[in-house]
This record gives sequence, C-alpha cells and structure tokens, in this order.
Amino acid sequence: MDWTELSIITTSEAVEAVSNILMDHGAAGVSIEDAKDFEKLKPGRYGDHGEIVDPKDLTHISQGAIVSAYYPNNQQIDQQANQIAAKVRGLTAFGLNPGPVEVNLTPVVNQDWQTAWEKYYHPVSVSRFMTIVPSWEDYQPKVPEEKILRLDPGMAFGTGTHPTTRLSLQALEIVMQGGESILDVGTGSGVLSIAAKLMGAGEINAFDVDEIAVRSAEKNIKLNPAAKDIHVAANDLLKGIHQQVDIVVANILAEIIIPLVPQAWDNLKPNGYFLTSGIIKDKFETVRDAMADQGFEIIETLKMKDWYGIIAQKPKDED
Ligand SMILES: C[S@@+](CC[C@H](N)C(=O)[O-])C[C@H]1O[C@@H](n2cnc3c(N)ncnc32)[C@H](O)[C@@H]1O
Repeated sequence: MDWTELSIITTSEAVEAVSNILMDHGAAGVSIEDAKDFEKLKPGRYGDHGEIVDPKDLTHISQGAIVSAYYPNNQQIDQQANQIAAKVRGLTAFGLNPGPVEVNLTPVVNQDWQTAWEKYYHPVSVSRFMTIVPSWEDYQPKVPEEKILRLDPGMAFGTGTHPTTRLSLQALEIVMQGGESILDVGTGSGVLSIAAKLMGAGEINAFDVDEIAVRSAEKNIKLNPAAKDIHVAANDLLKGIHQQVDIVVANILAEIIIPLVPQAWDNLKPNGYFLTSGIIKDKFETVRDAMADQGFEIIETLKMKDWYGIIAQKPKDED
C-alpha cells in the first residue's frame, strides 16, 4: 500500500492541537519536529552539549515546529488538506498562534518499510505440529504430521513469533478436538484463525478494529486453501455480534480484554472456552479476576517470558 505524508509548518505552542487535528482526520500517529526541543539540549555530564551526539551535527529546524502524519492513499487525505489547514488556522480562536500553516503533501512508497523486515523472517516452528512459513519461502514439511501455515503479515501484527501469539496457539492446541466454531477477536494477520482451521476448526469469524489488519488477514487466508471459508470483518471487539460458539480467542492487551469478558460470555455456549493472551504480568490478576467475576472457571494459566495466557471455561450450569 502507498501512503501520503502530510506535514504542517506551525509553532511550538500549537504542536499538540495540530497533532489532535491530524489524528481526528485518521492518522494513526504523528511525528513532531520542534525547534524548542533542540534548544533543550543543554551542556551536561556527557560534555559540552550534554548529549553523546553533538547537537550541531543533528539536522534540525531553527524555529517553529513541523507536525507530520501518514495516511494510506485510500483515505484521500489530499482532498482534506484545505479543511485541515482551515482548522489549524482556526486555532487562533483558542488563543494559539498557528504560525505559517504551510501544508505539504509528499508521496511515501511503503514498499520499503513493509519488506525491510522480510530478510529476518524465516520459517518458525510455533508448536510441535505447526510451522509458520513466510509466503515467499520455499519450504517442505519435515514430518508428515507437520502443518504449514503460510503467512505474509505485512503491516499487521502476527508473524507467529511473538510470545503472546504462541501462547494463544498453545491454548488452541490444548482445548481443540476438531469441528469447533470460533470467534477470533483482534485477528491481526489472521494467524490464529488460520492455525485453528489447520487444527480442524469448523466455522470461524475473525474480527479486527484495524482495516489494515482485516485486509492482511484476508490476504493470508487466500495463501492457505484450507482456511478459505474463514470470514473476516472490521469490528470493535464483539460489539453487535450475537452467536453461540465453542471458542472465543483473543490476543489483545489486558485493558482491551476486560470489556471483552462479558461479550465473550454472551457469545459462548455452555462449556465453551475463552482463550486470552497478550496479558502482561502486572495485569494478569486483574484480567483473571474479571473473568472469574463474570462466572468463568479458570482452567489453566500459560506463561511465556513476561506474558500470560488464560484458558477459561463457561460452566455448563450458569446458575
Ligand atoms: C496483539 S495483536 C494479535 C494479532 C494476532 N491475533 C496474533 O495473535 O498474533 C492484537 C490485534 O487486536 C486488534 N485490536 C485492538 N483493539 C481492538 C478492538 N477493540 N477490537 C478488535 N480488534 C482490536 C489490533 O488491531 C491487533 O491487530
């Protein structure tokens, strides 16, 4: 996918407000170059300039600030540039000096970012029976039982190598027997849904709040013929989803799992499993308690490095 960089020349005092305007127009993040930050580089314990690098050698702007944001081309940010500039000029109404408000649009070829990491990504054995193989690698299974999951994560999370993904894969292997209906919340590259299909799952619906992830998952499903009937859609957690499935799996940060707990409960059949991962050590008890308070039985806790996964089950008798 190609992107456009939109940058605005403004003042140090307006940096935060301009960033908010760019975020309101759909930027995932902003980068800020502020002359004031450069002025803050003071002499200190590392020598005359207080820094390991001599500030004189750093490229910098001498006044004002530049706020930049990146937008996928399909957002047609060029058509919103005038509106954005007007909003920035309107900051005077809030007592802020917006400065020159010079807006620049520059095409960014994304290919390089997207492929730079590819040279470090090779087939990885994620469990006893599953190997994740980058879409561009030629790879033959070493033993007949080995399942091959082809993946091109692109810009979505989920190469299969992260501990949180591995914990989720382990949890699926522990509870699955074949034929299960599954909701995969925060599917990213689609790795968990595709793996579940290779393990014999039945109907799978995968969701992600990020459109880029949805497209990435769709692309990866096409790379794995066995997974072709997985449905992927953009959705915020399980809002508006009303099903009765055997497994809800979610590898998302603890803060996001908490609001998912009641939604998972409502979408699970009695005896259904709620598999969660992405839980950092400090948040483990909070998530576990939220599940227990909902009525889930905690069946098993999985751990890898500082990350935790939980296998919870909705009891047969809800009373
Ligand atoms: C840690 S990644 C997990 C990706 C993949 N399932 C895996 O296990 O490798 C978390 C994913 O959750 C998605 N996500 C975050 N908040 C969400 C929400 N409220 N609803 C749906 N998806 C969300 C992110 O976009 C991201 O793709």
